[in-house]
Amino acid sequence: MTIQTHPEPSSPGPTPTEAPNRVAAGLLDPTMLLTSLPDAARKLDPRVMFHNPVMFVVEIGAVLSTVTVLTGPSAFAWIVVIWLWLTVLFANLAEAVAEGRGKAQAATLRRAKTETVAHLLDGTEVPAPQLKVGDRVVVVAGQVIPGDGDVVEGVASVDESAITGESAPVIRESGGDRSSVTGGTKVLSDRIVVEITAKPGESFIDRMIALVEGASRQKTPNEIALNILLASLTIVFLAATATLQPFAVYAGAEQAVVVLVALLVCLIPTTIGALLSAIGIAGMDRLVQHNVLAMSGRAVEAAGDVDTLLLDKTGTITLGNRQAHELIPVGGGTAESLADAAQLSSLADETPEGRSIVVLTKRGYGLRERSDGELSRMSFVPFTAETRMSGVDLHDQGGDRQIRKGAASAVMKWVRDNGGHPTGEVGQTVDAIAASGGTPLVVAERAGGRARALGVIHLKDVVKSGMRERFDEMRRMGIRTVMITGDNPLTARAIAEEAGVDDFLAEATPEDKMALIRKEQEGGRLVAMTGDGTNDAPALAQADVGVAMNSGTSSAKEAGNMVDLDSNPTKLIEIVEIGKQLLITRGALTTFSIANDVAKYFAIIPAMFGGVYAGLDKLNVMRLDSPESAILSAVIFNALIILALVPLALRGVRYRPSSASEMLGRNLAIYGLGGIVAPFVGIKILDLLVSQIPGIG
Ligand SMILES: Nc1ncnc2c1ncn2[C@@H]1O[C@H](COP(=O)(O)OP(=O)(O)OP(=O)(O)O)[C@@H](O)[C@H]1O
Ligand SMILES: [K+]
Ligand SMILES: [Mg+2]
Repeated sequence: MTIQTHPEPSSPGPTPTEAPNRVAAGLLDPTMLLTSLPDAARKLDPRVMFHNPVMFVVEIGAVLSTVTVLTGPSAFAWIVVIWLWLTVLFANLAEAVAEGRGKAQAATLRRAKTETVAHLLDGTEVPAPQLKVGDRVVVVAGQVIPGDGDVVEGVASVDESAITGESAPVIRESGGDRSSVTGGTKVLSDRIVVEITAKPGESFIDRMIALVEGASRQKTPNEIALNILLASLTIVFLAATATLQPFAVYAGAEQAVVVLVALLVCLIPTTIGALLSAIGIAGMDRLVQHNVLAMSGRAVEAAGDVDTLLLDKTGTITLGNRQAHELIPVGGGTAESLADAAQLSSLADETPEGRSIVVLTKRGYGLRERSDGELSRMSFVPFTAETRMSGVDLHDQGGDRQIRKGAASAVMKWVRDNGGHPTGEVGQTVDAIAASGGTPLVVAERAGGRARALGVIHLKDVVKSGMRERFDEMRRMGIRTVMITGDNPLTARAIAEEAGVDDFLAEATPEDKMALIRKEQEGGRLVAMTGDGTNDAPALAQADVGVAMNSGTSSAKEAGNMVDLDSNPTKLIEIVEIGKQLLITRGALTTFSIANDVAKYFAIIPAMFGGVYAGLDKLNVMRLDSPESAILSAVIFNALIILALVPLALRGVRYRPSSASEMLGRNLAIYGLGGIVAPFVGIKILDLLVSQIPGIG
């Protein structure tokens, strides 16, 4: 077999841009703006605009103003109307540009959806789109996997570059936590049997396409809350503007409809209203560029507030390729008889651990293959995370014989329950292996009435490189890391220390993992979990952020709300950063938007009423040229600021690890103060230009 070891994505740094599903983050290049224009124009449809209350009000205002300007045209009114429409268009453009980047990625993904022929296990051939859930297909070296599924037989190296952009092949194998395969990826070596788990049209690539295109994007709870706030503000200003007219009439300063609309548009939070959806799309997009697919925006937001991260040990913190390394007999038995028992108990064990035991006993002890006749007299006990044992029952001439292997505590209990009395030698051997970070599997047999331990198998696993640094970084971000494992406490401690996690939970059953998450959540903490195994699925579903490794089982990927295509557990650092960045960006631009509107008040109110109430002229701090020029400058500024902030909305406000209060303080200072000052400067400059237009003033 020509299989390489699983490539380790150790560098979290910037991902290569040539990867198919990562489009260069080229922010707001002019061609992007131009190509997004048709989409932006299509979004002017009121049925679409309706979903964005703030901009919908602007659109209604623009329609109203257009109608009035047609009846009584003036240069001033025309320019206001044009800029009102531009305001709506710029908002749509922001969203269209954000979506455009996803569309480019979707186009690349569609190319991975090549039409393939599936070779069913029974020898028949069907086109891939006709595969049903539960079908078993054979895929050999050089063939494209016809659909999503789990490997149920064999092991192969697979080229997943079509979805991950990563050219190094990965191992996919039956039994273990690396069993799932994605349709559209290519088998490079060997032969596997895949059981199809996804209906055609609902495959992983289909879902990825829908995701990056934004088709399945729904507003997140935070976004909905913010939208309600913005809509309320809009209603308040709408009422204020509407009641202004009777007073104005009374004071002898009746206002034209365009002027009232201009006032309203300047006062309502158009900046954030225009950029809100682009900010959300860009957040999801940034995750895709890090090869993470978030199934919901809610998960991305939750990631920004995560307090505790749970990671499973095998395959997440370690390479996950636990290999039998040594056999240590106990109680005076021979290595050969231990090897024989170990092999018998592993013949039907499809886990990587089980297979490695068969390999070691064959190579190291020259044990022969078993004949079909022998096999027919055996009934195998598969490994489960609950029993933490596997084994075989032999129905032989000389009476029944049972062999079990598994976690020391589980097997020792089995020995005792069956009348055996394990000696201290077993415990010492187990502890010595565990203290070195290895996983001890005790092998025991029951022949006749009494059970006894035969020896211990030493399984070795390796901690992935760079783990300690990454956990240190998480600590600086205020995130506590906890390793959870089904392994024994000694092994767990050794690995936890080597990897540098804050805490660990050993001998955890799937229920324990879930209970731990519940406990953390009850304390008000947001919990993220990364895992790959079927036994991780309940916990992945319970976690606020459940990141499944793409290499993991289908059930793990179904349960989580994110999938990491690189299967790199420390990816959570980037995920948290992107989540935080999303929350900060939204907060910063909301602050900026509202502060901004306050300042515009000073431009427009004196312009409207300076003539009748001389006292109001004191508000005219900007000394603008004329009322018309003041109103125009405010409207133009209001529209241009949207365009100016699109790159920031797409790129996100820079995130540096720091406390929440520090961050809040800094943002208030920059975006609050900036939001107040910017319009004064901007409107003044625009006023100098606008006042040069003939017919204004
Ligand atoms: N094929 C197997 N046969 C018998 N016992 C096994 C087998 N594989 C693992 N074990 C034992 O069962 C224990 C629990 O396995 P489980 O897969 O639940 O957890 P784990 O892989 O050790 O840790 P993690 O939760 O990080 O995946 C292992 O620590 C090991 O002692
Ligand atoms: K505004
Ligand atoms: Mg496991």
